[in-house]
Amino acid sequence: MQPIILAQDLGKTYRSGKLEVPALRKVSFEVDPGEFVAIVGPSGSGKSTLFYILGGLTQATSGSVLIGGTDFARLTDAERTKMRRAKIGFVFQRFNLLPTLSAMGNIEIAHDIANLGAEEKKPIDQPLLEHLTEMLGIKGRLEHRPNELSGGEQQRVAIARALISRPAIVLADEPTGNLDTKNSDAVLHMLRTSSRELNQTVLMITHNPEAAQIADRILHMRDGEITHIENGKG
Ligand SMILES: Nc1ncnc2c1ncn2[C@@H]1O[C@H](COP(=O)(O)OP(=O)(O)OP(=O)(O)O)[C@@H](O)[C@H]1O
Repeated sequence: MQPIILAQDLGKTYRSGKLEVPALRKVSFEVDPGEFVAIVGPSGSGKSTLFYILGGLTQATSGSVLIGGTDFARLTDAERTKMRRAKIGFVFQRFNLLPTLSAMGNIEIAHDIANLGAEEKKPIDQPLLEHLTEMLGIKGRLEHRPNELSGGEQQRVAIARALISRPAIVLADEPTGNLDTKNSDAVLHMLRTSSRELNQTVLMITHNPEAAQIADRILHMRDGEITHIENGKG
């Protein structure tokens, strides 16, 4: 099977003036399609930096990463933006829904953005929408605006928004960071299910070692390096 992510010797050094901060050093790993991978490590270990690179939001200083066979670093800025929109779904700790749009409006606009620049705009995959809203338990909430939804519901809308265009990978940065235990368990379960049932590749940063155990594999980072890779219980 061809890996969906192939990272080789990734390095990133931030430079501000004369100061150099090495954030990633020779990070190499592979992720198979449909895998659920958790990334854990102390603050400052390079987790977010790795996500920015995988998401095409910043460039590595050295090494390479292929997402579905494409090297972001070899693209022009415009091509990279197009790739990011089409191939990457983001889920953040702060749900980042647009407050003036309903839940459905948020899902639709994400789909439209993912299609920007595509030669042929694809309509929303209705069976997938049905499946996702059913699985996420938000079917009856689609006309509500974010401020009329609980935190857990907002995060479930954010997951639907990330998954609707079938991105190559979903990058979830502390997706349960703002949720209580019950909602946090539900969100983890849904990410797990989307990997298992929809063959969706998911990478999740978490500070919670128990949450990480739900993944297939856990990448442990420290000082910009992967120190070891553990099998999860997922
Ligand atoms: N824009 C930047 N300019 C300079 N240094 C940066 C920048 N962003 C991150 N760093 C540094 O790079 C290192 C890795 O940071 P990063 O945010 O990737 O860690 P992290 O593991 O995600 O941390 P946290 O868990 O606190 O979010 C840290 O030393 C950080 O201070």
